[in-house]
Amino acid sequence: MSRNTYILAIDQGTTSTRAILFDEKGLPVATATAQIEHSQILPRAGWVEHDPMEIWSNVRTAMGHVAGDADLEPASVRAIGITNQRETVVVWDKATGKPVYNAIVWQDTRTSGICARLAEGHPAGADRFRETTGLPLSTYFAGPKIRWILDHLDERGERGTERAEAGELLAGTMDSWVVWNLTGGRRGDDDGEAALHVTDVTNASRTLLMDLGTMQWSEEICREIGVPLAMLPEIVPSSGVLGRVTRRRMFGGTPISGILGDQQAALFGQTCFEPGDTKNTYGTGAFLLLNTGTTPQTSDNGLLTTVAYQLGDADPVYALEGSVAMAGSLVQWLRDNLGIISTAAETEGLAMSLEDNGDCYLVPAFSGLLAPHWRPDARGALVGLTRFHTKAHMARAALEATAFQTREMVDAMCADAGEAAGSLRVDGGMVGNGYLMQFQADLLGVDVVRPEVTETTALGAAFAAGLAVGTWDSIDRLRELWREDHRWSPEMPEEERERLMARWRDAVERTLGWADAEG
Ligand SMILES: Nc1ncnc2c1ncn2[C@@H]1O[C@H](COP(=O)(O)OP(=O)(O)O)[C@@H](O)[C@H]1O
Ligand SMILES: O=P(O)(O)OC[C@H](O)CO
Repeated sequence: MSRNTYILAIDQGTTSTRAILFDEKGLPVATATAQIEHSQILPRAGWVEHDPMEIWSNVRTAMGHVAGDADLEPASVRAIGITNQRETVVVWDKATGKPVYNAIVWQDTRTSGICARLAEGHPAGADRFRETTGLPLSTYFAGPKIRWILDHLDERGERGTERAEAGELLAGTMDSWVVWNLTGGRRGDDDGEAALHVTDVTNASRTLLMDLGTMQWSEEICREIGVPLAMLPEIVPSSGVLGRVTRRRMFGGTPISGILGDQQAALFGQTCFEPGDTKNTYGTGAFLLLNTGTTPQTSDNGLLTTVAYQLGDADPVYALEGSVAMAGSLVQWLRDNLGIISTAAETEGLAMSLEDNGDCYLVPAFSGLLAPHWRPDARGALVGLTRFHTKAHMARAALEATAFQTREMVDAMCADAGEAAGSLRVDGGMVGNGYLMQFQADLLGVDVVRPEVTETTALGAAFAAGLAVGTWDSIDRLRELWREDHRWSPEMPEEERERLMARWRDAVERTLGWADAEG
C-alpha cells in the first residue's frame, strides 16, 4: 500500500464505537474496521449512562484493530476524523483526566425538573432559548445535563460548581472527551504535550448553550442554565486541522482534522450539500436532516435548527432536524425485553407474512415523544389489540412506527420549507430491512434511496477530515464519490397512505398526558 492514502474515522455511537479506514475513493477498507459495544448503564427508570473510561478504552482498542491490519503502515493514515453520539456529556477533572460522574446519555430524562423550572413563568415557556440556540428546552440536550452533574457534586459536598468556575472541572460532549484523550489526556504523563479541549460547531449546537448567530457560547444562557464558561471547550469548525494525536499513542502525530456530530456526519457523508437535500438515518433513533443553506431557519412545526457543518473559516451551513428517540431501539426491545424475536432482521419476514397491519399501532413514546411533538408526558402504547393479533403484528407495528414517525417529521419539514420533499437518502442499521424501506416510500409518496456505502456517518467524518488535509480538494469531488445502491418507489394509493396516517395520529393522541411532565 502506498503512503498517505487513508483517512481513519472514529464513530463513537450510542451503543458502540467503530473505527473505519477509508480510501481515496471513499470506500471502507474491509480488513481495517472494528466495532465494539459498550455497557448501557440504567440505574433507574429514565436514566441512561455510559462509562467514559470504557468508551475511551474501546476507542483505543478499535484503533488498535485498524492499526493491526497486516497491510497497513500507520504512516499511510493521513488524518483522523471523529464523529459521535451527540448531547451525551462527560465532566472530568482537568488535572487527573478522570471523569467525576458517568456520561449522561442523550436519551436520559433526569433533567426534566431542571427544564421545567427554566421554562416556568417565562412567556415563551420551553421555547425561551429557541431564538438564540434553535432548540426547545428539553431533557435531550447537553447543557442541563452538565448542570445536573454539578448539582449532584455540590449535594455530596464535592464543590462541583466552585471547581467548574475555577476551571478545574471540564465538560464536553463525546467528541471533546475523545479528542482530549487522543491529544494528551491526563497531565503529568509527561512529555510536555497539552491535551486539547475543543468541540466542533455541530456538537456545540446541541448543548442549548451556543448562539447560532455567533457560533460562540451564549454567556447569558450559560448563566441561566448554570454552566460556568470556564469548563466549556473552545468551539472549532467541523473541518480543519485542530491538533495531532499525542506522540505516545498509536497513530502518534497524525492530524485530527474533522469533527461532526453523528447525524450531521451522515448528512455530510450522503453529500447533502445543497439547500433542500435531505437524509434520514435509521439507527437507535431516527434523525431526519434538511440542509437549509447558510441562513438558519426557524421551525414553526417542532423541528430543531442546528448547524450542519462548517468547513474551515467558511460560513456555517445550517439544517432543520427532526429527531425521534425510538426506532431500531424498538426492535431491540422486542428482542431483548419481550423475547418475541431473536434477531432484528426477523422482523422483515414477520411483517411480510401479513396482508395488512390488522389496525394495530405501536407508539414508542417510552421516554416521551421528541420531534415534532416534544411531549415528555407521553408514554408508549400498543393500540388496536384483539385476540386475533400475533407477534407478527407486533413486529410489523414496530417497523411501521419508525416510518410513521419519519412521515411526521417530513410533514413538519414540508410545512416549514413550504415545499414537498423530493427523494429521501437513507442510511443506518435499519435500511437493511426491505419491508420498512418499501413501507417508508409508500407512506411518503417519494423515492427512498440507499447509497452503496451505508456507513455514511463514519464516511462523513472521513470526508470532513480528508478535505482539511487535501485528500479531496472540494465538496464537488465528494459528490462524485456518492453512488446509489438501491431505490424504493411508492406503490401505495394516496388514499390508503392518508388513511394509515390518520390512524397513526389517533394512536399518538392516546399516549399524551399519561406521565407527569416533570418525570
Ligand atoms: N434488519 C433489520 N431490521 C430492523 N431493524 C434493524 C435491522 N438491522 C438492524 N436493526 C436495528 O438498527 C439498529 C442498529 O443500527 P445502527 O445504525 O448500527 O445504530 P446506532 O448507530 O444508533 O448504534 C438497532 O437498533 C437494530 O435493532
Ligand atoms: O449514536 P446514534 O447513532 O444513536 O445517534 C445518536 C444521536 O446523535 C443523538 O442525538
